[in-house]
Amino acid sequence: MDRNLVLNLARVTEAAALNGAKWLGRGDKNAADQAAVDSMRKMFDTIDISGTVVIGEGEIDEAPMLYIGEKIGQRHEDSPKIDIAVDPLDGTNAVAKGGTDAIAVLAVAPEGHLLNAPDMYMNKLAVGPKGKGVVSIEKPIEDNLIALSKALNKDMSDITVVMLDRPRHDDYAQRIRKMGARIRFIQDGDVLGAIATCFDHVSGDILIGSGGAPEGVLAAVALKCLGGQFEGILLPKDDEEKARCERMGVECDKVYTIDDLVKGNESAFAATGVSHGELLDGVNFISKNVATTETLVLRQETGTVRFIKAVHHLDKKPEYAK
Ligand SMILES: O=P(O)(O)OC[C@H]1O[C@](O)(COP(=O)(O)O)[C@@H](O)[C@@H]1O
Repeated sequence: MDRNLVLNLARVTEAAALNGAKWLGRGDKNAADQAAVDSMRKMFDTIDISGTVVIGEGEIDEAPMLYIGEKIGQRHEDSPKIDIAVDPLDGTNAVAKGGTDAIAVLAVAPEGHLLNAPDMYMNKLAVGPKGKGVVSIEKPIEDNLIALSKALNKDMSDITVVMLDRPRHDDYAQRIRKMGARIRFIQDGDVLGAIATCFDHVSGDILIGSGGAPEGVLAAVALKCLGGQFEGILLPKDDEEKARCERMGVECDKVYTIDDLVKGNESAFAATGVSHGELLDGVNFISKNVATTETLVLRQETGTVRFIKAVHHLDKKPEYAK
């Protein structure tokens, strides 16, 4: 994966964040999503790649842009062939309601290296590098918490589980409380929730629970770049979703390890904060034509972790970046 291409990814998520953020708290999640999608799509076409969207806004008949299978980028004869996973706005509800931790996010890998995850729920487990190898999605949460507290050298009462705040996680919540561990409930955005396990200054030692499978692949790329562990099991809710798994060539009961979700060692990841979060600042509109962003860029091959703070002069942006 070309190192300059990886830096260019920041431009794509920045553009999506800048435009998505205009909709903060305005109660219109579709408009927020659309703004982020349009900007991401336009910016991709300025980049020298022969890209295929493998995780995107839906099937071709559901989404006019960034649909699964869409070919994007400049697509010269010698442009690198890469697979792209996007979520132009992870946290559409959060943006609409003026909430925190929404991001514009994408991941890339050489052609054929990202799992084509269908849009359904996935049961997930993520831990950072220090907890890698001691937990398993197949083990009871109690065993995982004991193993993690040993590996991290933390008292159980200091272990923090990150989980989407959903009624379907009530059983987990009860069991975690019984063990004496803490829970950080997130309203949305389990890509950031998984990434939190890799940064000491953000609260969260393990992410568990179910969320979107596409977001699972995005999180897996980030965790692979950061040296963490991620596992996922697809959760089709009915026969229709089971049939979709079959059509897409993915298995329902299989534990997908990080290496199944992201093959090889050449993936990369970028996320720009849309609304304020613990890890990334949101877009801050400073004055009529000036806004700031913060972007996390990860490159698996070197393990480099970049936080890019940018000041944007919106009146000087070329057409493709507006
Ligand atoms: O809200 P649900 O149905 O529990 O789904 C959880 C999923 O939704 C999100 O919170 C937000 O996703 P979108 O904003 O892209 O729709 C994901 O991060 C998460 O994986």
